[in-house]
Formats: sequence, C-alpha cells, structure tokens
Amino acid sequence: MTTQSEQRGDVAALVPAAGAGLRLGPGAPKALRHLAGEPLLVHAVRRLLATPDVGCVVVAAPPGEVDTVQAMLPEGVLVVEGGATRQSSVANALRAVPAEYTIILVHDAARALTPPAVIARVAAAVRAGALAVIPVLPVVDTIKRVDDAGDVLATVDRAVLRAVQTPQGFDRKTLTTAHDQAGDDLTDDAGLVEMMGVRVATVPGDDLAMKITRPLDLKIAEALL
Ligand SMILES: Nc1ccn([C@@H]2O[C@H](COP(=O)(O)OP(=O)(O)OP(=O)(O)O)[C@@H](O)[C@H]2O)c(=O)n1
Ligand SMILES: C[C@](O)(CO)[C@H](O)COP(=O)(O)O
Repeated sequence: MTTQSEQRGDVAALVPAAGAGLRLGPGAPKALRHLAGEPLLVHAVRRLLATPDVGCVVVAAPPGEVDTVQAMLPEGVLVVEGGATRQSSVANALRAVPAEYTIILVHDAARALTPPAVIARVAAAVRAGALAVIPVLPVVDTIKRVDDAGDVLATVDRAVLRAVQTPQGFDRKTLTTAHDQAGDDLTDDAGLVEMMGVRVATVPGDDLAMKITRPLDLKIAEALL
C-alpha cells in the first residue's frame, strides 16, 4: 500500500468508519468487516492514498478500536475515536486535521471500492473554487411519496433527483463552520453546508462508489473485486 508520507497532495481526507453496520447484520463494526480478505476500511483508505491529491488521511474508528485500526493502516494515517453518530465522527476527525490542509474530503469507509478518479474529480472541483462538492448519480427507479399507511400520495419527478455518494469535498473553513453551527444530526456533510445557505455543486459519481449497506451489497462488492 502507498504510505501517506509518499504523498504530496494538498487535500485531507476524513474517513468516518465508526458505524456499527446494523443493516449488514450481526458482526464486527462494518468498516472492520472483510471484503476479499481485507477490512472495508483498508480498501477505502488504499484508494484515497492512490489519489495524488490526498496528502493526509484521518480515520474515525469505532469506539475502543483505535489501536486495532491504527495497526491495519499505513504509517502516517491518523486515527481518532469516532462518535455515536456519523456527524460526530466527522467532527472528531476534522479537529485532527493539520492546519496546512485547506481542502477537506469526507469519505465513507463503507464506500470501499470508490475509484480514485471520483476522489480526484471532487478534489479538483473544490480546488477550482467550489465551497462544497458532492458526487451524484441519476435515480434509476420510479420514486413515490407515501403516507403513514404506505399508500401512494404522488409520483415524484425523478429527473430532478440525484443519489448522493462520497467523497464530499469542502473548503475547510466552510466545513468547519458548518460543523460548529450544526444542530440536527444529518446523514451527510453537504446537508450541514446547505443549511448555511451555501451552494453545493455536483460532479458525476460512479457505480463503484456504492455504499456497502446490506448483505447483498457485500456480495456484489466481492463479485466486482
Ligand atoms: N456513529 C457513526 C455512524 C456511521 N459512521 C460511518 O459513516 C459511514 C456511512 O454510514 P453507514 O454506511 O450508514 O454505516 P453504519 O451507520 O455503520 O450503518 P447502519 O446504519 O446499518 O448501522 C460509514 O463508513 C460508517 O462507519 C461513523 O463513522 N460513525
Ligand atoms: C453520506 C452518505 O453516504 C451519502 O449518501 C449517506 O448520506 C450516509 O447515510 P447513512 O444513513 O449513514 O447510510
């Protein structure tokens, strides 16, 4: 694996990896579960370090697993303890980023197969001046809005919808302010920035940046590798 010290990038990547993985079923915390013989987290960090933009990686580890996680990653990767929510895990990692990094990516350990090209695309958009950037894909299913009973209220116009992936990229000051002001626990960091009224740009995502969430996702990822 490429080590962090070999990188010369101006981008710091935060990797929230502290989730339990409840939807994957019983077992170790999701980021530590194996895909083709290695933890999901190792796959994700390898792809970040293979991206020349990335000069620093900070991982938010599951509670009590900081030493275990540090031992499985290349020298130089920083590891902090994660929090009870994804948002608090990201906030913990953000506090550990050295001052010289002004571009920050936030990348789920669960998106273990994300191609370096997607990571580079997001970083490039921030470097070009966007304050916040997310990779997205068009929605392929018909989407319905339903009531509490599950009966259909309406068919939503999917042409204006996008499925959101990671890494999400930010100007550091923008992301730090968003986390400092954060109230509600949101599922992504771009949501916090949106709440400040800051424009969030999009770039094309990639099917390989799928989030390993349910047991079938792990089987699909194994097949892809
Ligand atoms: N307290 C938490 C919760 C989630 N995450 C991370 O956020 C990413 C996206 O979350 P998700 O895939 O939903 O993971 P889990 O929360 O572990 O999944 P589940 O809801 O099935 O338990 C994952 O890399 C996960 O490890 C985190 O760092 N800290
Ligand atoms: C950040 C994210 O992966 C973008 O799709 C997603 O919002 C994480 O949500 P989850 O509820 O933790 O799966």
